[in-house]
Amino acid sequence: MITLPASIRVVNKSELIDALHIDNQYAHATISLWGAHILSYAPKHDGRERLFLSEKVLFDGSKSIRGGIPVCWPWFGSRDDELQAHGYVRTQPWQLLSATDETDYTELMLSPETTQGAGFDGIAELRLTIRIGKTMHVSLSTKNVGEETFTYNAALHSYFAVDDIYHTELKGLSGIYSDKPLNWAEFETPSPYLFTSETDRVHLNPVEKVSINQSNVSTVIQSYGHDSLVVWNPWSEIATSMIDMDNDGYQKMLCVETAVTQGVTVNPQQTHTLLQVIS
Ligand SMILES: O=P(O)(O)OC[C@H]1O[C@@H](O)[C@H](O)[C@@H](O)[C@@H]1O
Repeated sequence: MITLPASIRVVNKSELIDALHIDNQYAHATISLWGAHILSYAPKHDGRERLFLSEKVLFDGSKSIRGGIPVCWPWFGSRDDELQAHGYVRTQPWQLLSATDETDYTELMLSPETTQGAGFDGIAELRLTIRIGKTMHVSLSTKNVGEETFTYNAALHSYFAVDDIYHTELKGLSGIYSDKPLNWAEFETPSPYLFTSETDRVHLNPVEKVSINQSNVSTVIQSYGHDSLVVWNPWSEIATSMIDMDNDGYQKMLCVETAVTQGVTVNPQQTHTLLQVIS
């Protein structure tokens, strides 16, 4: 591994693969090299953990980590029975390419073992750049290093921690969403946006700023390079059926995902970047 700066130490979150713990002037964060998966982020100015991690999370490599920020690429959602949902880079070891302490943040850059896989013909270079500071920047860039144009989908599938989903409001979304549980029927975004049952929606109006508001605190999510925002909570019945989620876990999380679901076309030598900023 490359030489690590003073703020980073290697920790063993599991026997499978190492994780990196960042402790700098501004924040604590933990990133697993399995999927370049951010497990935790808490800025020091308020000490509040922004991300949810399931109490029954599996670190055995049998599946993607439940919670944190899964990196979905080169497709979003299910393709067919043969191909795993949300693509294949979230279940791969990633390599740390660089890590530096800068004035306002610690920056890490990671790349997956391979970008090639069944279901995607493009020749791509994929980089996840993470800046841990007073805010967290998570940037996924896809460069076409082949000779043919390709189209891909992706998401930064962030699980945000909430105290109580029954007292949580999502602000900032508007326009039409497409509802997965109702066979992708389209509806107008509710206002106020509250949670009382399974929620699995692709919002097609790609606003830049939304916030998760609870009684006294709010988590702000800014998105760039996306065409949709996906809002997901499995609710009770689905949570109970998941092997890596405790039955009440759904009460403590809300996924707000900066996503490309409609396909972005990348020409040779071009780069497309998906960015989520959390504060
Ligand atoms: O269990 P997975 O593969 O991590 O997916 C979790 C959820 O991810 C969301 O993005 C999808 O909209 C849901 O339909 C899906 O259930």
